[in-house]
Order: sequence, then C-alpha cells, then structure tokens
Amino acid sequence: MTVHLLAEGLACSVGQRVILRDVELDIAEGETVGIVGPNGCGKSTLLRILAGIRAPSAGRVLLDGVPLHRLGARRRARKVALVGQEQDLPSDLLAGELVALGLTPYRSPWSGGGSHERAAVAAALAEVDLADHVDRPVDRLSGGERRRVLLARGLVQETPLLLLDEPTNHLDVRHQLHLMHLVRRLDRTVVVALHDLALATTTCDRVLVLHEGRALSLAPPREALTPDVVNAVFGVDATPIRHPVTGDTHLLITPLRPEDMP
Ligand SMILES: Nc1ncnc2c1ncn2[C@@H]1O[C@H](COP(=O)(O)OP(=O)(O)OP(=O)(O)O)[C@@H](O)[C@H]1O
Repeated sequence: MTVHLLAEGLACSVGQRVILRDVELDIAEGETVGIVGPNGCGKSTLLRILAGIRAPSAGRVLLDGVPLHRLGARRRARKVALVGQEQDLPSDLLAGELVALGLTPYRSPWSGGGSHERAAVAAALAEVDLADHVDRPVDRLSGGERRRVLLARGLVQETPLLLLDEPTNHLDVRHQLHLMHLVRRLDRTVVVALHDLALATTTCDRVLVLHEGRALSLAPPREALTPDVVNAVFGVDATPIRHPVTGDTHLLITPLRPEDMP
C-alpha cells in the first residue's frame, strides 16, 4: 500500500508574493522524506499542495502517474492523508470518535461504526501508544496526546501516501523517536515536515531543504544537511561531531558568533 509521488515544477503565489517556485520531487514507493527549512519557507504550503487541498499556481502532482487533481475528493482521500497542525479540535468528540473520522472515505452515507471500524480505531490508537484513550474527551488531552490522536486518524485512513506537518511538536523525546520509527516502519510513502534536524537526519531516507521558496536538494540526510547548508539556511553555526559509539556524524548547533553575523 504505497505509491510513487512525482511533483513537477510546483509553484505557489499569494498575490504578488511567491511562496514556492520550481519545486521538483521524485519520491519512490515506501520512502520517508523529510522537509526542513526555516519558519515561513513554505513547508505547510507544499504539503497542502501535495495533499490536493491547495492548487499550485504552476506544476502538477502525480501519484503513480495519475494527476492528483483528476481524482475526486473521495478517491483522493483514499490515496492521501494529511495530518496537519490543527490547533482547534472539535471539543465534543472522544478520541476514538476523532480517529474514526479517518474512516469517512470508506463509509457509505449514514453508516455507523461497526466492529470492524472499532477494531481499526483501537489498532491505530495502540500504534501511537494511546490504547487506553479511546473514550477520553479530546479537549482533555494534553498537547502531545492530541498530536498522537491526529496521527492515529491519519493512520486509520490507510492511504498509500501519508503527509505529516510537524507531527513531533509537543511530543517528549521518547514519543518523538517512537513516532518517527513508527512512520518509517509503515509500508507507505511518507513526506514529513520537521523542525528537528537531528530527527530528520536519523529517521528520514532523504531530506528536502526549502529555502526562500526553492527546494535546495532532495538527498540523503547527511548530504542534504551539510554544515554549510544548515549555516546558510538557518543562520546558525553547525559543527559536525562524531558520535563516540556509532561513529556517525551529528551536527552541534549553536548561535552564530557576533563576528560571523551578517
Ligand atoms: N493563504 C495565505 N495567504 C497569505 N499568505 C500565506 C497563505 N498561506 C501561507 N502564506 C504565507 O506563506 C509563507 C509560507 O507559509 P507556510 O505555512 O507554508 O510556512 P512553513 O514553512 O510551514 O512555516 P512554519 O515553519 O512556521 O510552520 C508564510 O510567509 C505564510 O505567511
């Protein structure tokens, strides 16, 4: 249950302002690709275009060669799930009911949730380590629990393409790693916007760096996130450090020294 994702010449503008230009992506079946870049560089906008929620001002998105815009809403919802950064969740729902919304594309009108649906919801909540939260009101969940419930809603949608917008926000370090390892294990194509460069490096197959509306590279993490790129894109000082046990290179990120500031 995975898909080849191709994006050709994507652009997006709001009025005169260009948000994205000439973005090309060729993502293989089952790959986990991270999108990184500074605040406002267009990560969420790109994910919304890849989800078919926002139309690009130029270019197109193809899933296994089929243009996304040709798919009706229901077929698209069986192909692509976007787990966004929703702040306001319906306060009168239980966690299990919110997750069950992910099954909407498979329901016939007015059908209720049968035992098959309840099992799917329970399995998705168990995947995100919230098996005992099915009957908890959504408005009483912590920030991290909400993020994980939203991920469960995306998982239950069973789409070959899963798009995640900063899914690790609000999560403690153990749950950040758990979530990213869970995502990698899925037999799905995943595109995930992340702020944590270390997490992107250790958990993504390839990383896309967005800077000033352009895609700089789509490459294995340590090729995409060199110290020079990180310094230029984020305006920080990144120093490569070798892990004493694994020998892998990690970036130690500190503020620019005053003498290096532009
Ligand atoms: N509908 C819109 N109207 C006007 N400007 C918009 C609209 N949508 C996005 N933008 C602008 O486009 C730019 C990119 O926004 P986007 O949310 O994609 O960035 P991001 O990389 O996800 O940011 P962050 O890391 O802060 O979440 C921002 O400057 C934002 O203000």
